[in-house]
Amino acid sequence: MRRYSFHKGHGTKNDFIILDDSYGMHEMQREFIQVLTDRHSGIGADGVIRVVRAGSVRDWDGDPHLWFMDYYNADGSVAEMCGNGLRVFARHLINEQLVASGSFDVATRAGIKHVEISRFGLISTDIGAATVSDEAVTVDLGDQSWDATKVDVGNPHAVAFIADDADLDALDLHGAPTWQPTSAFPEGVNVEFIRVDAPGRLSMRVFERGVGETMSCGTGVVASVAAYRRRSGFDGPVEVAVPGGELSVTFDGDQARLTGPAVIVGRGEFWI
Ligand SMILES: N[C@@H](CCC[C@H](N)C(=O)O)C(=O)O
Repeated sequence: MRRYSFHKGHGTKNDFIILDDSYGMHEMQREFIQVLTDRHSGIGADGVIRVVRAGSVRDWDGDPHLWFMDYYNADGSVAEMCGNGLRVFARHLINEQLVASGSFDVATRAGIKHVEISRFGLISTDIGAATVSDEAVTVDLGDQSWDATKVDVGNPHAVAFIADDADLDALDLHGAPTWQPTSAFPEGVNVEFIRVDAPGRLSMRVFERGVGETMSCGTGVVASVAAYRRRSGFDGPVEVAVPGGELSVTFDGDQARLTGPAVIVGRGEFWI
């Protein structure tokens, strides 16, 4: 039996198990992550974040002293980026005094992201470029179908806009949406359903790759705002309501910044 200590945190109720592993000693096997994230027999979470020095990560050839956000979905798959996870990761580094100030860089599989403590204790993170594709894709859920916008935020997204007067809560996201053409997302995709409530105000639900429906998805929010800007021409800060709270997104050119809460709720030990 092995003992592990962990922290648990969330960003707009997208929740994560955090494992400290400065020197990269933990083996992050798929089954290990599935056991941890199981909401009935484990701790339960949408994902696991390993806190490791970048120099201990295979294939990282940048600054070895940066902290690396090593992110895994609940099913054990690796994801390139996680917007909510990045804020929670940053909150953990600050709480544990692993960084010297409230403004620092974090290494991720999608590159280096700058993080800052923002107003009212919120955390603001550079997400980088949100690349909107012109490729025609559709998303299907049950007997409904929508044209969707393909957006790359380091990880893949398909954003479907539902009618302005449609009931977002009525969508049944127990089952996974599908997409056409399947070749559009060979590695799978996160699917966002968006309703435009007012200029600069969106509501979103999401079905995450490797997880299922979650209460929030930071990169999904950024992808949705990028798709909204493309379709409406709106050019200002956008507030997005998700089931777990509120997030805001600003753009400087094609560079997105995501701001929202991040909370560490506890810590403990588990045995495997
Ligand atoms: N919840 C995250 C995204 C996590 C990764 C995603 N499921 C994927 O596989 O790309 C966020 O806040 O961005």
